Amino acid sequence: MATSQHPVHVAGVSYSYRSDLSQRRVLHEVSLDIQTGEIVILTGPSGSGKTTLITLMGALRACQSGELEVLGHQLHGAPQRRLTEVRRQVGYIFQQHNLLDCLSVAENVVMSLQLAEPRLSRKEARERVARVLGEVGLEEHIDKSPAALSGGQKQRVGIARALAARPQLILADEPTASLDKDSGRNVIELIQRLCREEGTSVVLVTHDNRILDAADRILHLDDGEIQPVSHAVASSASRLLRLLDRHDPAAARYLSAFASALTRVAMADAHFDEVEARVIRDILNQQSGLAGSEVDLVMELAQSQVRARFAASADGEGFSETQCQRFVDAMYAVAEADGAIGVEEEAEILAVARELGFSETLLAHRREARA
Ligand SMILES: Nc1ncnc2c1ncn2[C@@H]1O[C@H](COP(=O)(O)OP(=O)(O)OP(=O)(O)O)[C@@H](O)[C@H]1O
Repeated sequence: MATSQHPVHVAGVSYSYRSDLSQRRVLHEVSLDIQTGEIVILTGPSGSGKTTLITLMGALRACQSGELEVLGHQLHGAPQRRLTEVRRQVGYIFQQHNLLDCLSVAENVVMSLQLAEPRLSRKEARERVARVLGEVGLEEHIDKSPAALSGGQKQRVGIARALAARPQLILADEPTASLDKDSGRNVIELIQRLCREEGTSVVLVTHDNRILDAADRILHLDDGEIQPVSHAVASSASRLLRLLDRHDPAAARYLSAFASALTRVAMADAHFDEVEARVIRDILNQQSGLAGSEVDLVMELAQSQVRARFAASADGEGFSETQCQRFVDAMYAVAEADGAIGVEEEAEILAVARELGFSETLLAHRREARA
């Protein structure tokens, strides 16, 4: 029996692909809830299990263990009839559009709408489809064959098809993968706008970092397990910085030095807010000779330094006791890496710890613990 209030409730779900000779577990005890109207982006390296998870949610494969409730239906152990019912209620957007070129754009969408809502009359279906194709900006292409459309337009047909039955849940697998930057952006903004209007929940799998900001929440899957989003961001940022360092070390040095110089000046008056950041960005754009994306990188690097230095005062919360201990212990370990902790090193550790707002008692304890 379904008990969750959420459109999608996943608790302790594992999944293995089995063959006669072997069994391979690709999802490990995954748990998550998707809220009504929420747009969740699922990221993760290739082979981490994203498609497996999303196809489980879409009742396209059978749940083997754990709890999986979708739109009020428990899918673990569900009979075929219930799986079919859930499939009718979910809107799917896939990278391959699977449109039939022998039918017109409108007929492609009508066909899937009638599968989802068999009782709808042909006239009603055509009217609804014309409306939704208008919403995705394809009113002029309704009678064309999909073969005559661009990749972005085909993807719009795919979105119209997924939205026509007004599903409460949309599952999208790499919807922007085959699109150029602008078309990808348009497609994601379209999904975002239409789903906001209808209160539809969306789970969207992507490798496309350019669309991550469309998400209310980002979930990162690594080796079949949900990881904190900081793993995803950190691994992608460090990969990019390493790449820059390898391919253009001079640019990497120049941009890092710029960021460090900026941070020092910005912090000199112990104040760095949004307005100041905007002014600095404008100055960099006008005077630094850096390209727009390089300015973005310098600002990001500088702001992350500033955020770290003002961490304790920024939101009044600071760090947990355990985090403070780990910081201090790590700093001592680094100082000790060359054999002994020098006076300057210890002074720097204390200065950083105080800037970060760590208590004197904690510092004294850590020093004692090391002695
Ligand atoms: N039908 C299948 N039979 C056996 N193994 C499979 C099958 N489908 C996927 N796998 C394996 O399961 C693992 C997870 O695959 P999945 O497609 O879910 O990953 P993904 O994160 O979506 O990858 P990508 O980003 O490359 O699409 C991979 O190692 C894949 O090789």
